[in-house]
Amino acid sequence: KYNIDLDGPKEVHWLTGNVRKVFEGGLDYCMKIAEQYGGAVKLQSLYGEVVYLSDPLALYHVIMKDQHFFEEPDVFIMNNKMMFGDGLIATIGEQHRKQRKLLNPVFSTSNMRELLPTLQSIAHKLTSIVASKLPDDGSYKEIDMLPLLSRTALDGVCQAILGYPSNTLESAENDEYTEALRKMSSPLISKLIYFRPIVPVVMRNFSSYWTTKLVELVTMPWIPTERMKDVREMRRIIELMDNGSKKAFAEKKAASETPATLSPTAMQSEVDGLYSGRRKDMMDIMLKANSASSSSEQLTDGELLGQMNVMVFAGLDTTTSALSRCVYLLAKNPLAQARLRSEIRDALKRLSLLQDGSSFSEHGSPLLHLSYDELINLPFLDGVVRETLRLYPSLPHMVRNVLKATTLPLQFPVRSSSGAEISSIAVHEKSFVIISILAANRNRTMWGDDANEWKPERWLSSPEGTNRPGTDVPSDGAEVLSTKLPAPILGVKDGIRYPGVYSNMMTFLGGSRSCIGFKFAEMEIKQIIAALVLHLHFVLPTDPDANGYIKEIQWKMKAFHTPVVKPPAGDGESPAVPLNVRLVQEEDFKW
Ligand code: HEM
Repeated sequence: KYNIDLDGPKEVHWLTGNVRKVFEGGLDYCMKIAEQYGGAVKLQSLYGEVVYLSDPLALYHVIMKDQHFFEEPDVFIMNNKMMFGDGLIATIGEQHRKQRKLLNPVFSTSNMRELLPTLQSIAHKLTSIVASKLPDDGSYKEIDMLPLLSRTALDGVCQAILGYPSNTLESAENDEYTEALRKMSSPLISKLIYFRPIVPVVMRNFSSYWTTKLVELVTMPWIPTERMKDVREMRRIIELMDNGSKKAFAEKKAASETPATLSPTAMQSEVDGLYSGRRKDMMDIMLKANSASSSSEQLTDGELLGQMNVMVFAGLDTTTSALSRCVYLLAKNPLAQARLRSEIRDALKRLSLLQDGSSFSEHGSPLLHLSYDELINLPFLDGVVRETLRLYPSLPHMVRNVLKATTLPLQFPVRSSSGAEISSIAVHEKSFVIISILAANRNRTMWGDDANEWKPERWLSSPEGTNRPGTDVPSDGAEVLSTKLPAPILGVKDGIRYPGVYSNMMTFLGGSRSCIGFKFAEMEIKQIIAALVLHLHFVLPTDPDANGYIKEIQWKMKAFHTPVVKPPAGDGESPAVPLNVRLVQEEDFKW
């Protein structure tokens, strides 16, 4: 038994153990565990033993080879089912496999190409909105980028995935459906932590009629506590989301069954592509794929509806987090920002999309005309995005329940508390493992001694093509560990790599439950960052406030990363990314 005892025995609470600190102690605590004790660390929790895992071979077994022994916790699946219906994050086993089989091709590169124009116009809208707030004389203005980026991500999922005409970037008030989608966020869900374990018990033991009755009873306004207020709010949001999704789905389905006749003007606009009112979205592609499948492979309307809710939820906070971290890091690293800007401008010139200057023309930004392949293959932009996603994965941890006792082999041996070196670790039935995406992505043995530093250029130095897009392994993952790769590919050590779908890192996980939207996320982040950086210059706040304090952004990591302004300039609680922004000048291209 190799229990950890990081800061003395008092760290291990007699009842709750020390696992809570993983979710509350922040990034440094998690890295300290992994760096001090290695890729498999036993922790204690209220539910018994939990193994904190970042070893590549052990993770390969958990998410691929022995994945049938390691399932999403029941609490996660059942709560998702209650909130979103039968979408991907609420199903397991055969139902999940069937859904992935239909949906994997929907997220193909060729479909991404079709969705890019929608993201291009959203990126353009965001840039125009920020630019319109800035002084004409080229001076800086402080802007909190977080709400803008969050609205951008919401418009991205609503318009490109659901085909729903949200316009949260421009309108001051959202309609009910969009507002419900925005509020169905991870912070609200984490407020309900004490209720979550009850959900599987109720759902398994009561019919849906009695479950509804029970929910009605416990969410009655006569229970006045603060916690019940959160439950009532969640119920209200679920109902709004459900009604909105059903309506949007019914309209989509009707439209897909009756092909619309386009007027000559609308047809011209379809041809023009970029400004067409009716672009293709992921739901169109999904519905088409479903009706083209054999009846045994088809998903029910309930399952398709569930996918709508799940895609928004899974794609919203994750993308907002990645976008805001990227903009913050570029503001903090002016040379990287200038290098990125100059790469984008050079590419636009090379492709004859830009004659001179970099500002908007009345036809919009030249970036509206960059193709998917040109965007995805910009090397430094690729480095900036990969490096940000490596160092700051939006979801730092995932939990799995051990369904059957087994032994996990380790690539890198660890020491037991008796001091003996061990190269495998037994996990017990009904225990849990925590997949540390964070520690895996920062493992010095795999990524080098500078693994904890943000260095976009590290992605440029590998042999030509080896770290480029397209070399990402397919989401259903072949035997990645047995595919020996030549050194020095980033994230590969002695032919061993992490079993992730994206550049040997674990940010989007790997195996059959890997992130299905990773290509969409990559495209969206690249398009938005490129548009912002080409036209706007960002720096960290420098001016003292009325009390003489300069704002300093601090990233808190619990289950997610949250940027706040550190006291005394801020309250240290409210999410914000205040940056000084101005229109780009010629000197901002020099690096
Ligand atoms: C930077 C952005 C993103 C990150 C870091 C991310 C990360 C992840 C991770 C780690 C998982 C595994 C979750 C688990 O095992 O429980 C996951 C699953 C998933 N992601 Fe993403 N994601 C991102 C963006 C998106 C987007 C934009 C979409 C939708 C278009 C999406 C859709 C999904 C879905 C549906 C699943 C569940 C897959 C399944 O269980 O089969 N994600 N994501």
